[in-house]
Amino acid sequence: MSANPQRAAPARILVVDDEPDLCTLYELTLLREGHQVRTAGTLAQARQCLAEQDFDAVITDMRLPDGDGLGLLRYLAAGQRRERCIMITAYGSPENAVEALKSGAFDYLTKPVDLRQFRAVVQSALQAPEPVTAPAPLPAADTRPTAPPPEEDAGPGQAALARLVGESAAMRSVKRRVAKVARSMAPVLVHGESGTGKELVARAVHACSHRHAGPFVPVNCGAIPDNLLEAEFFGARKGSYTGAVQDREGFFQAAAGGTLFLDEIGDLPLAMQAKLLRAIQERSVRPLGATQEEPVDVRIVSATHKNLAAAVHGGSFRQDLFYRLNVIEIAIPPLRERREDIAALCQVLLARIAHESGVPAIELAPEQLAAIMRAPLAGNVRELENLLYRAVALGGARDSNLGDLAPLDEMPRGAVPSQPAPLPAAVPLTPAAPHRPASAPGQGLAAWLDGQERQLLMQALHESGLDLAAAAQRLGLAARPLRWRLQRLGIPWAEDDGAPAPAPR
Ligand SMILES: Nc1ncnc2c1ncn2[C@@H]1O[C@H](COP(=O)(O)OP(=O)(O)OP(=O)(O)O)[C@@H](O)[C@H]1O
Repeated sequence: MSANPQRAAPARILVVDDEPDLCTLYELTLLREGHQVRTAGTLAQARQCLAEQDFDAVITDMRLPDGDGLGLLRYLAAGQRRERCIMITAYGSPENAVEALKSGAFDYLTKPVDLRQFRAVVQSALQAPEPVTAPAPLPAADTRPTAPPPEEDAGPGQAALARLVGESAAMRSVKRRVAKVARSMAPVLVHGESGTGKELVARAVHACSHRHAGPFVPVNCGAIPDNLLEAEFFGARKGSYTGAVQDREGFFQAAAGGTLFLDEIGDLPLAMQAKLLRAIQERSVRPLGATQEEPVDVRIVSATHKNLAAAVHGGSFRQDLFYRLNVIEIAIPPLRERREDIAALCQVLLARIAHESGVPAIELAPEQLAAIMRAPLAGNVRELENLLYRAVALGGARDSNLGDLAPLDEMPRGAVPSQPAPLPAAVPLTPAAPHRPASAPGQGLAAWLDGQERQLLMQALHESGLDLAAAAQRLGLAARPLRWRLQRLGIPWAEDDGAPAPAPR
């Protein structure tokens, strides 16, 4: 293996272990990689080394004669040191690994240490970039304007944080947490009601992390049939099931070097939970039909709108998996608890909608914003987004006026149907996308408005003999915005040549 190709200078690494043989093994492995290594046999010696010089990484055993590795983590944190720490824990002690990650370790390794994994984890720690700076807490009376629009020049992490619109204390705290937890390999569980922006937060964790150049693979755990779960997650060998005509990779392989985002993790059946736990613990998976396990290198971020602790209590979610996934929790508060973010969200969402729909820039009149502020918005940012789409679609988008927002105030809330109108049967269907942001039942106004738009679109399509261009003309739209609206509503549309429409995201 070539020595440390990612770095110009050799890295300085401190190895802390009281077993001389292991210390030598780690030292030789690192020297062979081209690094500079110092060793220490006790916590006191480690502190002495750290007092004498800076290191790029510290690799420490959990159990030391005069303390434990957690003490070293605390020492590094108290000194605001930049060294990334890798903890080596005893086999069969998941609580030590979780404790180390919670206490700020970059990653952990389990004894007996696999040297290939050892090298990979060290290299990953050495590649980790300098932390992304998150917004500082605002004083209570500060009413500074919201963050500027994302600029990719600022780096992917800053850009992803800027995409998380909202300067309320709650959102600023979410963004700070994202920037902080992104720095390690610790599994993150994002918790929040539907439509609060869990996927956006997961993407920001990935973008702020040292793995940002790797893939981000989102998976909706609730949308995959039970019998396909194992092949979808771990891959499958040719012939392992009917229709497996060639080897195919699973989500774990697709996310190698990046982040696997397990959305709606609470919907994963118990049998699959056990397999996922094993994959996380062993850091390897066995594709369906394969005889050998293969190592995987992914960071897991999961999300749920459910109370997983209650699901554990009720027996529908494994406690050990919950423990493994919930090392770091990021809770996103519902929009009703941060209404001060609504104006900025409207501004950004309307700009996005105008751009995507090809209409001129749109501004909200003060009374329209006031009407939105009064809405319950139980479906959170997604409901707000749908509401603005409806307003643009049904209102006077062309003259930059959202006149049709008025019914928002007039509509009797209890009378709002929660389910969109059903799809007519004659639509040409393509297979359902595995992960699409369709409006969930029970989202009130937004779902009702979705239903209205769906009916209008379907009616135009039927009256035009399912000719997309003719339907678009009927609706006063170009074909592209119509196709896009069909996607947004999750209405699958097969083009004439049979090519499925791209999966809506
Ligand atoms: N803070 C925010 N700033 C800008 N857009 C946001 C924000 N929060 C959510 N959104 C937008 O709202 C929509 C829903 O967000 P997202 O899909 O991340 O929510 P979610 O919590 O994962 O939803 P679900 O639980 O239904 O999967 C997306 O279009 C997203 O871009």
